[in-house]
Amino acid sequence: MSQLKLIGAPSALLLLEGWAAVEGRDAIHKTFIFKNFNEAFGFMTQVAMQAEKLDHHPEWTNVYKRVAVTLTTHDAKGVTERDVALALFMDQLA
Ligand SMILES: C[C@H](O)[C@H](O)[C@H]1CNC2=NC(N)=NC(=O)C2=N1
Repeated sequence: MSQLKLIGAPSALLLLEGWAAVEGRDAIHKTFIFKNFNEAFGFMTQVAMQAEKLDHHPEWTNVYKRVAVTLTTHDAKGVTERDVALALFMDQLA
């Protein structure tokens, strides 16, 4: 897949709302809070299917209605347009 050019968290954040840089590594982070576990898990299920399609996967944790997401591109050792694409997909869905 293309989009492997390293753009870095600061540039990515200019294109996104509600995301923040992760300290100590080139990655971006956002916590999504839903109405309940069912909505949180539904979100994760749809993102998981898109992640497979894009072959680009989030680092995330879920506790009840909260989904904490970190995005970075392991193959590029930092934030690329793939992370922006997945972040925008998540924002559109949430
Ligand atoms: C072999 C496979 O295409 C790679 O390991 C993909 C899978 N998913 C991935 N996800 C993320 N976040 N970064 C990657 O570099 C990555 N690489």
